[in-house]
Order: sequence, then C-alpha cells, then structure tokens
Amino acid sequence: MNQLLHLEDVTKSFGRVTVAKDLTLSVSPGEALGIVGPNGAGKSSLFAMISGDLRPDSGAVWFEGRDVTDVPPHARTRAGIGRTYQVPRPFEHLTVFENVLVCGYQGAALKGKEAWQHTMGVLERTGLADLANTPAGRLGLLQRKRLEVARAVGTNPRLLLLDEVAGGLTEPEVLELVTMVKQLHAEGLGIVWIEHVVHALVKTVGRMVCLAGGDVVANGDPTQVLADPKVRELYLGGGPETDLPEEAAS
Ligand SMILES: Nc1ncnc2c1ncn2[C@@H]1O[C@H](COP(=O)(O)OP(=O)(O)OP(=O)(O)O)[C@@H](O)[C@H]1O
Repeated sequence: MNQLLHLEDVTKSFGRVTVAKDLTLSVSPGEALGIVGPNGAGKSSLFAMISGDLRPDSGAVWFEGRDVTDVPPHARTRAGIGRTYQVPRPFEHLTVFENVLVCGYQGAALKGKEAWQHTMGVLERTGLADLANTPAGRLGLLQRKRLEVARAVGTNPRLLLLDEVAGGLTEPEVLELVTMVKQLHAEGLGIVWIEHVVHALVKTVGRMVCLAGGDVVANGDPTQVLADPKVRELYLGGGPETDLPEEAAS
C-alpha cells in the first residue's frame, strides 16, 4: 500500500451518535486534502482516530503502509503524524521558541543543537522567528494559530492534520495563514485540513471531502464538491458560519 494515510471501513459511535460509518478514505504522500461538513459531522472525531486520541469501534487506520489502529498517540506522533487542535493550548508561560522546542524533543526525538536548529527552522517556516522570545500567553489570535501549526510541524510530521486553524481570523489573517499552509505543502508535507472557512481550503487543497453523519457525502475536485447539490443542501442548513465561495454558491 503506497498511501500516506488509509482508513478502512472505520466505524465509531458514542451511544446513538455515529461519528464514522464504514468510512474509507485515503491520502497520498504530499497530497493536500480539505474536509468540510456541518457541525457534528464527525470531522474532529476523524482526526482523533487518525492521531490515536480515539479508537474506532471497528475498522483500521493505516499510516505509510503500517496498521496503527492500536498504536498510542505519542507513538503516532513519532511515526510522522502531527496535528493541531481547534483551541490552541500552548504552554502560556514558555516562549514561542520553547513551545516548539518541546515538540522537537518529545515528538521528533531531537536533542541538543539539532533540536535548537530544527526549532529555528520551524519558526522561520511558520513566520514566527521574530517572536521566538515572546511568551506564548502574549500572542494575538493569528500568532497563536501560527504557533499551533508550528508545534505540530515541530514534531517533524509527514502528515499534518489542521483542525479549523482559520476560525476566528480576519480575512487578511486568513490569507496569511493560507500562504503559510501552501508553503508547508510545497515543501512536501501531506496535509489534511478541516475548515469551515471554505474559501481558505479552495485556495489550498487539491481535493475535498464533505462528511456528514460520519459518512462521505462527496469527494473530489473542491469546486465540484462545493457545487454538489447534496453538499449545498447540508450547507444551506449549516448556520451562519457557513462560507460557500461564490463559485459554489451561485
Ligand atoms: N468523546 C465524546 N463523547 C460523546 N460524544 C462525542 C464525543 N466526541 C464527539 N462526540 C459527539 O460526536 C458528534 C461529532 O463530533 P465532532 O466533534 O467529531 O464533529 P465535527 O464535525 O468536528 O463538528 P464541528 O464542526 O462542530 O467541530 C457530536 O455530536 C459530538 O457531540
């Protein structure tokens, strides 16, 4: 199997709520995949099953040809899966540099000078080099989001899972974030990005999946997925944060 990530018939329920229903999904090495879907569709649960925070009731998760279904989260990080969380929780009293350094130590098993150089490189790639000595607790929202991404990149992943990193940002800030994610993708990182700010995804990913009720509703070219009547139906009932780009909403 030469997929970067492969989920095979994954099913997961919390009581009567099904967050994944015989879900089969693959990501190729270096691919950028966007995931959309209404609130409660099972998007974050999907990430939790990929990162190991949540175990599927049945089915399997494969990473780089290895069945990681029973591999704990810290070992999946070491194996090359990096993720962000919707609500960034950096070590507030540590500096930006220290926050990323910890991820290099713990997530990428780097030590000493190598870890320091790696951290400086990650801060450059995520636009945080000038803030290296600033305590995380003093950062504004965009910089906190950047730091969340930097902490994931700091673990040296080959697959980067981004969970709603554009949420709450202004339009120019979203564009800055898009530029950063595109750059990381251009460096060869495989990316799966869950996002309600759909136009950020359209600018970044080559393929899009729409999830609802733990199932794939549409999968393919982002513009075509967003124009799919089933997806539009879901989004028209999707509440005020729904953000269909003009080309899909027209
Ligand atoms: N640990 C849990 N225990 C019980 N129910 C849960 C748990 N985790 C998630 N759920 C429920 O599963 C459903 C899907 O949640 P999930 O967070 O995966 O959706 P989502 O698509 O990421 O939603 P959003 O866009 O709002 O973040 C929700 O109804 C949620 O309340």
